[in-house]
Amino acid sequence: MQRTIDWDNGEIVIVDQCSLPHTHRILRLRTVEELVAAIQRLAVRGAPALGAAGALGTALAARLPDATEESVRAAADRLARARPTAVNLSWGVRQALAVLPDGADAVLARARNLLDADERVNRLASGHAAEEVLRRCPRRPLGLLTHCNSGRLATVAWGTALGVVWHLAEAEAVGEVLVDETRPLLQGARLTAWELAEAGIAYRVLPDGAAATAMAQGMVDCVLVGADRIAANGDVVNKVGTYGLALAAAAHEVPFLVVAPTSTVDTSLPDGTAIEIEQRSPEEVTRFAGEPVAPEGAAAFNPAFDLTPARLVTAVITEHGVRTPAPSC
Ligand SMILES: CSC[C@@H](O)[C@@H](O)C(=O)COP(=O)(O)O
Repeated sequence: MQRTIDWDNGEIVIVDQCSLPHTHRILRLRTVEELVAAIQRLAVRGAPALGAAGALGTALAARLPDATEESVRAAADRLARARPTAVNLSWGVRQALAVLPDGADAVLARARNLLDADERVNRLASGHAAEEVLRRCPRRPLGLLTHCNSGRLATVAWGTALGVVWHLAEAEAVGEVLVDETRPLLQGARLTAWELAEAGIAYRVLPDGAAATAMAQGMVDCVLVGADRIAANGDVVNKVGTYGLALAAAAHEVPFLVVAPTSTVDTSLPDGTAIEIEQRSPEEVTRFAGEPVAPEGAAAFNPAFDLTPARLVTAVITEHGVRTPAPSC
C-alpha cells in the first residue's frame, strides 16, 4: 500500500491532498519551511499523518550539515506550532526530539519507526472498532456515515474511522457509506469519496446538513469519525460538524464511535475545554473554489474543529480496545 507520507533519499514525500481527487500528485519536501507550508495549506493533513510529518520534519532539521541542538529545537518548535489542534503533530516532534542527543541518524530511525507503527496501530484500532460495529448494529448490510477524511490519506497508511470500513467491507457487511461533504474544505467529498471509489465500496456524498435527515430516515446504523485530540475524560475534538453529528446521533439512538490511536489522546487535559481550536481564513467560507459566494467584505466564523462532549460519544476505540464512554489512557 502506498504511504501518504514517507521518507525517500533525504526528502519527505507526500501525496498532495490539495490536488485530489482530480490529480494524484506527489510532492517532495526538502526543508522544514516547505513542510510547514504544506501542513498549513492541508497538502498533508489528518492527525496521524501530522504526527508522522512532525517526526520526519524534525529528522530533516537534524540532518542539515550545520545543524546544532539549538537549530533543531527551533525548527521543531516551528513545526509543532504549524497547526494547533491535532496533538499528534507535537507528539511526533517530541518523539523524534527525545533521541536528538544520540544524533541525526537516531532521530531519523525514530521517525521511521513511528511511521511503521502508525499503520500497525491504526489497523488494530479500526479492527476493534469493526467488531464493535458488528456487535452493536444487527442490520445487514450496514449503512455507515462518516465525516471529514479519516482514511489512509489522514494517516501514514490504512486509516482510523475509514479503516473500520475497510475491515467491514472485507467481512462483506457494508451496504453503503454516507460521506459528509465536510464544508468548507470538502475533505469528505474530495478525499473520502476518492478512497471509497478506489476501494470499490458503495458510497454517496451528502451535504453536512443532510446527515440528521439520513438518520431520521433510518439510513444510518452507525457514525464513525476520527479525532484530532481526545481529553482524558473522553471529550473529542474533531473536524467542525462532528458535534452536530453527535447530537443528531444521540437523538436518533445511532451509535457514535470515535476511532483513534492513543497518540491522539492528550492525558494532560482533564477535559476538552482547553483544547485550542484552529480558526482558519474567512475566505474558505465566503468563497467556493476560489469564487466569491458571499457579499464583498462578508465576515465569517470558520473554526476548523469542534468539541464533542464525552456524554455524546458511545465509545472511543484505540489500539488498546473499546472504552465506553471515555478513555483515561
Ligand atoms: C484520522 S483523521 C482524524 C482527524 O484528523 C480528521 O477527522 C480531521 O478532522 C482532519 O482535519 P484536517 O483539517 O483535514 O486536518
